[in-house]
Amino acid sequence: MATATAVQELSGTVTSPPEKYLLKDGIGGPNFPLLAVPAIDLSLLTASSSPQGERELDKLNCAFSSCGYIQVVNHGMDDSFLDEVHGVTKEFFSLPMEEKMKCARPKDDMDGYGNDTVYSDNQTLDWNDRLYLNVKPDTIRKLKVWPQNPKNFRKVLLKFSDELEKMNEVILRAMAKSLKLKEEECFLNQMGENQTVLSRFNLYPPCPRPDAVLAAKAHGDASAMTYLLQDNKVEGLQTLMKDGQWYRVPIIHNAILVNIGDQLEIMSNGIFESPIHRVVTNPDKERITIAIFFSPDPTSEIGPHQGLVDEKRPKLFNSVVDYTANYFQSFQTGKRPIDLLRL
Ligand SMILES: O=C(O)CCC(=O)C(=O)O
Ligand SMILES: [Fe+2]
Repeated sequence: MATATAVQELSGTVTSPPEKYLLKDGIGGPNFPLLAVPAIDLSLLTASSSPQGERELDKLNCAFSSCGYIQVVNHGMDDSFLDEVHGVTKEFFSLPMEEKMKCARPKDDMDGYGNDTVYSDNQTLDWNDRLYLNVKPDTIRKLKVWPQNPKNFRKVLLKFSDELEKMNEVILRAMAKSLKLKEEECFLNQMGENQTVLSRFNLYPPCPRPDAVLAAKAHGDASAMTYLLQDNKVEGLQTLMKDGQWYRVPIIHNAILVNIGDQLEIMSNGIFESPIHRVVTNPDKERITIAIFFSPDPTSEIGPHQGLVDEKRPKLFNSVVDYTANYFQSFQTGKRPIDLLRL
């Protein structure tokens, strides 16, 4: 296994990306339509016994079962805090390479600063540098990859992930409620005692070949649920819908984009599908995003909730323990691990 050169360095120096970044068939397009992603008011979900709350639940159910995304608005995080989240991320990637390398991902690990692990010679690389940090369990201190700079990095990340953890609880309950399940806590319970919370800070530098290079190749997330703070100015995320067409995912200023991950597709017995998505490159603008992934306790077994299995909808997936364990190797070689669990 090897690692690739920092894309940030390539971006400033090459006029044409190295061969291993180029997709033979290009990315398709160029005219991708915009997807309509419903905006959900978080404050209404917490008051869901009101008629307005009921409507919001229906909207959430409809959005997750049709496209797999919602945009959470009125979430209680103010603009100045979200600017800080963007700010520390930008500051981290702007540090000299030598400083960033103090947080470098160990070769056989995922936590830390770096980019694609190279598993094979014919793997196409993503035009993206990233910093992965496990928020829970807190392995950061042990691995010494926690950035010392910028100084307020840790504080900002912990506050952001706490806010999203609370948001995720509200949304998991709302999802169960919207499905008329008796047990409102059923998805939350499947997350187990010690869910994992993983953060991913993404830098997508400008790329001279947006027609042939992807910033992140097509994938479904391994998480149960993913929360993304998009760049407020530069679009890039695209999603594949059932009509076989790629759609652009719109930006709503400081909304949190939420998508279903593979493990919630399993728990919901396929009612909520984990959307396939990718990130395209931009010829002259840099893009920065921050993703937080929530996954079940790796020691607990997850599977389709009983209340969602009946004669009309038989069980679609086998149960599984530690779904994320083999995800990355499958991802880099273009396979979907969820497909191995289908009955
Ligand atoms: O940065 C984005 O727009 C999406 C990132 C993503 O899909 C991921 O980190 O799994
Ligand atoms: Fe993703």
